[in-house]
Amino acid sequence: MSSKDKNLSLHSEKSIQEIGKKQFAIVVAEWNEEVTEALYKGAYEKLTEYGAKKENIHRYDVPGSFELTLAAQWAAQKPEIDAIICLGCVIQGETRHFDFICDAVAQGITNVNLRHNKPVIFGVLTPENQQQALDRAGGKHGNKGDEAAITAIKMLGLHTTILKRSKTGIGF
Ligand SMILES: Nc1c(NC[C@H](O)[C@H](O)[C@H](O)CO)[nH]c(=O)[nH]c1=O
Ligand SMILES: CC(=O)[C@@H](O)COP(=O)(O)O
Repeated sequence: MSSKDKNLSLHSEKSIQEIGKKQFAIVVAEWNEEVTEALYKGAYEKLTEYGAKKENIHRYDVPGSFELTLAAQWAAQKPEIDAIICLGCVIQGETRHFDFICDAVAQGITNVNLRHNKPVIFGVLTPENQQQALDRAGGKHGNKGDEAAITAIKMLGLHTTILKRSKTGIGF
């Protein structure tokens, strides 16, 4: 299903739990700034809408999406950070550079999730052109930043549920 069939800003309430005490890092790529700033606005507003405190949302800027991974790792190493949201926009150009960046960032962010055992969200648009990016950064297909924030909230809720069940012995 593509974003044109499922609006990025629409979601269920499943796994959403209290996040008033949770701390979030949002790492934002400067490349395609008009798009990534819109993604950040969506993510920030969604986190605060669901109860995150403004003082618990920490923004870090990186030159491009390729650098999202290392900055996410630096943030994940901080014990007080509960979840990291990575926001970027990699627009296809004339060469295969697009493919290498997208693959590196997707794999890199996956690795940080697993290495640090905390949610590190892939909020990176990989469109063919600027219009596709704008459509997914608050346009007709919603906002990838909204989706990334909700995903972080849901994964924190799921982690809490799993930990509770393991303590109570209630089977999965
Ligand atoms: N072309 C895009 C880039 N390129 C820059 C890389 O992300 C990286 O900063 C550079 O290769 C140095 O390591 N980055 C984006 O985020 N979006 C693009 O469209
Ligand atoms: C994703 C990129 O780095 C790309 O936008 C750069 O464009 P090009 O492949 O034409 O050099």
